[in-house]
Amino acid sequence: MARILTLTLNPALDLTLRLERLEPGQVNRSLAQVSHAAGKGLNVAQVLADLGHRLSVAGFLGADNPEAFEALFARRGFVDGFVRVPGETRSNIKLAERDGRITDINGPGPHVSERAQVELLDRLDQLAPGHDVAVLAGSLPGGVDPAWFGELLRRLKRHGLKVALDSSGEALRAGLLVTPWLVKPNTDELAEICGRPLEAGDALAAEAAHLQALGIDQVVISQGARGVSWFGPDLALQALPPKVTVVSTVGAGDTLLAGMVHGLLSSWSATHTLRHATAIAAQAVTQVGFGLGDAVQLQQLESAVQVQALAEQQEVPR
Ligand SMILES: Nc1ncnc2c1ncn2[C@@H]1O[C@H](COP(=O)(O)OP(=O)(O)O)[C@@H](O)[C@H]1O
Ligand SMILES: O=P(O)(O)OC[C@H]1O[C@](O)(COP(=O)(O)O)[C@@H](O)[C@@H]1O
Repeated sequence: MARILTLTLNPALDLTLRLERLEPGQVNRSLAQVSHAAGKGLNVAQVLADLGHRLSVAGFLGADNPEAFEALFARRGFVDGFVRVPGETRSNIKLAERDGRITDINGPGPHVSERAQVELLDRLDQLAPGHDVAVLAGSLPGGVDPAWFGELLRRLKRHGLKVALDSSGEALRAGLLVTPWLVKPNTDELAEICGRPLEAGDALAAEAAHLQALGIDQVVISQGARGVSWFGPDLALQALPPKVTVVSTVGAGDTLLAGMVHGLLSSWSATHTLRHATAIAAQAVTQVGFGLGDAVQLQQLESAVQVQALAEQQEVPR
């Protein structure tokens, strides 16, 4: 069991509405709705807690609607390092149609003052020592500069934590410059950073080689139903998940990230790590929300994941 700190600078209340079919511009009636205290770092924390780790969670939380988050922290026994900021934590709307299509409408989040940012850094100086890994995941709220985000990663590294990063756009770009231990972009996020499409396998491998040349040990590239490419020191593997009935893909990336961190911290073999992480991510898409579900189903999914070696990585000219 490891001690893990996750940072969610821009958490969200995820409101998932299940619909037969979305008709834009019409009155739509939902079949069911469910609301979760969420955000990428908090989702990762919940899966890591399911996998047996001890969690601390931090970031910025709106002072006007903290109840669902505080209830989650109490229920899961998370150490709460969140700085409260004026305003409301955002709500992110997830429209889940019967055929598995998901439409996300993610809000901007409250504005975070410089003072609150200083407070979080001070708090992390107290909280971070003693943790093995920091997972930084999700977007930046208003007022938070990507350069500040880079400084945050640097500080966590200075405290001796391995840093795992899952973000997008400028925050991802700033984080990559600080060379985290592990990074988990999806193909679109990586393509945006490198400014070219990454459809072909050799383009992915070349981009991963570039990131590894910067000093990033573990590059995990998620590709939705097409699975995962994992480039580690001396390994390049591809996992293909089994076909599953998609209920909601929200949280699949967070679950995959948690699974990879868990396997690596547990010193499992590479194949076991990737197979298990891919299976729990596939299980996540079969439910609204996520988290480790039925053990028999998980075992079947794990047996059905196909893992194979990827062809030699290629150098990318820069
Ligand atoms: N339809 C699906 N069937 C099975 N597994 C899936 C499906 N969609 C996503 N996954 C799993 O979840 C992982 C993360 O999903 P992805 O959509 O790539 O991430 P993100 O949510 O970060 O964009 C994938 O790499 C895959 O292992
Ligand atoms: O911070 P962002 O990029 O807006 O993402 C937040 C959203 O991502 C999620 O964590 C889901 O992420 P994944 O589907 O990538 O696992 C939602 O719970 C949340 O609403």
